Amino acid sequence: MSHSPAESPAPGMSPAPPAVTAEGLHVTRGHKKILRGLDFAMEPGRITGLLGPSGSGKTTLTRCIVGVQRLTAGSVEVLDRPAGTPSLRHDVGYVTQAPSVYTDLSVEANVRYFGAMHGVSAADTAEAIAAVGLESLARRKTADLSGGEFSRVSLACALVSHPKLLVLDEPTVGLDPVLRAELWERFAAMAESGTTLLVSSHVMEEASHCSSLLLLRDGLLLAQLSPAELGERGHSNDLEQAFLHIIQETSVTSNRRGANESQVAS
Ligand SMILES: Nc1ncnc2c1ncn2[C@@H]1O[C@H](COP(=O)(O)OP(=O)(O)OP(=O)(O)O)[C@@H](O)[C@H]1O
Repeated sequence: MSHSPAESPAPGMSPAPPAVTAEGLHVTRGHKKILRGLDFAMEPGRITGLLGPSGSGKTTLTRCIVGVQRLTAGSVEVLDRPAGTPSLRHDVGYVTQAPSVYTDLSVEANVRYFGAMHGVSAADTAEAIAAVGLESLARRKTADLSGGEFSRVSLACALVSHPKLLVLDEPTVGLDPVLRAELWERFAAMAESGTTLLVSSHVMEEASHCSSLLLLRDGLLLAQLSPAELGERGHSNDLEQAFLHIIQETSVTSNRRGANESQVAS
């Protein structure tokens, strides 16, 4: 099944509404301010990369989008409804960092089980297993799979319901370069057929596969830009270097602002 792909609107037509919109999003857990006033919109039918160092708030933001995180302030709209609205359950797929599948069941039984919650057919189950390249292992118990195979079962369980929005938290961690490349090809094909994807990663080289990037640091959104814009703004074709440059640039700006504020205060 495919959704309508995101295309440029015909002349006179208004552009498609964003798949996800966050406004003034704050999240505090315990005494820690984890997300600090995020504003952004995600274009439908595109891959948005969520990039930032460990601890920057990526998982917390993905949790807000799938509707399992209490917001301290602000709002998150997903497919025109507040995040977490029950009717979004069939439209949003979420793959967490730790694969959540039943280890005593086969690959096929796991995917069939998750598919049954959405009323999908046996053909959909087979298609999702094929999409992650596990056809030859469909009858194997997931406990007997390698780490990379195991995490692909989790992905198949999310794909089986053909979600309109797929949120993937660090899906390529622990995968070898060949598998990683295959997965990015799969994500691109899904976006081409209209699925909106949010893929979090702390590997900057993966940024080049995305249409748009959300750069997060210490719970702040440093920028939302394309990979080409990141290279330009960060003065490097190496996206990791470019990101580091933007981090340094924003640290200098906020230090200057802090110094000016303390001068005014004194
Ligand atoms: N329940 C909690 N109480 C207090 N702090 C928390 C809680 N959960 C997460 N944090 C902190 O919030 C920050 C952001 O965590 P989060 O898991 O969102 O980051 P991340 O960017 O996904 O990190 P990683 O790449 O390492 O998975 C971290 O400093 C983390 O220690």
